[in-house]
Amino acid sequence: MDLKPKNAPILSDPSSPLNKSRLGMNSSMLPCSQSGAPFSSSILTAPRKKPGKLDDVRSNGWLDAMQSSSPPRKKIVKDFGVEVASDDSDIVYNSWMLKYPSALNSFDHIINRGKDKKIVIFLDYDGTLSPIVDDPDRAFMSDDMHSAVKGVAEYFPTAIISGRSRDKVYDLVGLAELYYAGSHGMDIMFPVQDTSCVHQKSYIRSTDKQGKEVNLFQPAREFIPMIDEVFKTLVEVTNDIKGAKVENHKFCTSVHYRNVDEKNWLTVAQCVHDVLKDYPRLRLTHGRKYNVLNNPPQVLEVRPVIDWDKGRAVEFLLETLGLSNSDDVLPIYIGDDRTDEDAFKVLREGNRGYGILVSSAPKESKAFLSLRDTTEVSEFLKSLVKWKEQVDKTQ
Ligand SMILES: O=P(O)(O)OC[C@H]1O[C@H](O[C@H]2O[C@H](CO)[C@@H](O)[C@H](O)[C@H]2O)[C@H](O)[C@@H](O)[C@@H]1O
Repeated sequence: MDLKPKNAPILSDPSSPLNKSRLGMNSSMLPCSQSGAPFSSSILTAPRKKPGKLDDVRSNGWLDAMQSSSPPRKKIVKDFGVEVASDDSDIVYNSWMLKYPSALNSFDHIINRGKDKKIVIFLDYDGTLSPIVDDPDRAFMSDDMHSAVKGVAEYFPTAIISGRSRDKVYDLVGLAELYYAGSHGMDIMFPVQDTSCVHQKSYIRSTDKQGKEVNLFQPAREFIPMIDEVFKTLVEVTNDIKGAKVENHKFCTSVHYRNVDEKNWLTVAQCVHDVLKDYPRLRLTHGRKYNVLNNPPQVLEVRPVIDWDKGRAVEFLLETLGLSNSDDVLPIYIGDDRTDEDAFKVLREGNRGYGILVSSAPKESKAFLSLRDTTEVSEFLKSLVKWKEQVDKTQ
């Protein structure tokens, strides 16, 4: 596996004058007001440029993407290739499930395939373990989900792979026995003793919150100063837009617009667009596209241009934990997000295990199976535990 970030920027010493100037305040650090007009800020020292034309954002399709990621509630279901009134959504959902059968209904099939193999569980966080809520800081798991995840981790190697920072997702989950990969897999932590010798040279030795020795794998490490700078700029330029929220995930950053009035979405897009113009080594991805019937979350994600995603993180963890032999191992990945599609793709293309999409609305996916919501996720995890307990008892 090529672990070197492709097109990585040269930012080895952020304190060097060269990098200081690269990282220094730049023309994009213009705050955007809700009318789209810049306003002054005393900490800005560099000359400011006028904001880019709103047409830039329109012609780039950004606004379209933001709108398509947030279609009005109870209107139409488009993603399945048909347009129907939401009253008919059950019929559409049920026919969609012919293509993506329920993982609960397929449970016997799954365990039949898994009975002679080592099952490995990969879980996304937001929308999979915790329901989507307006405030990202209040996306908690239910007690029921907490015990389901704890239970599953007792029997199967279990990893959380989230777009959030690793520390944040660890704080939300609070289970030391899991593996954690934050920032869409760009920040992976695993205990030293679990580590096979593959990729050994690329690890960084560290300690976890309990003081235990761990290895870290961070393929986008050199982007930390750049992300930090972009995060600060984005906070500044969106400061005046009511409802906008920027999160720093260390190796990537998110701009939330779910609480922004729709008439100001263009301003959000313009702000992010203007900032990113100065960072060719960063790219923008849109968060969830679907879930048209249940008030979708809305987020823009800024991340390094490197060949690394949740799919690569799954491959990495399987290899590192010595679980990459597809004849002996059955990986199960549960996620709800566009970014989880990279992991579904890896499993599908490698003909390994099951990708399970969490969605209460039809959408195209590389997953094989589906679960409707976090309640069904918890039910599925508990069924795995129950099955494993029975297997162990009879042995
Ligand atoms: O990979 P994930 O664990 O699914 O993380 C992806 C993003 O999740 C969070 O945002 C989403 O959930 C929030 C809480 O429910 C919601 O308010 C927001 O609208 C959703 O987009 C997180 O805040 C993002 O930073 C992650 O990138």
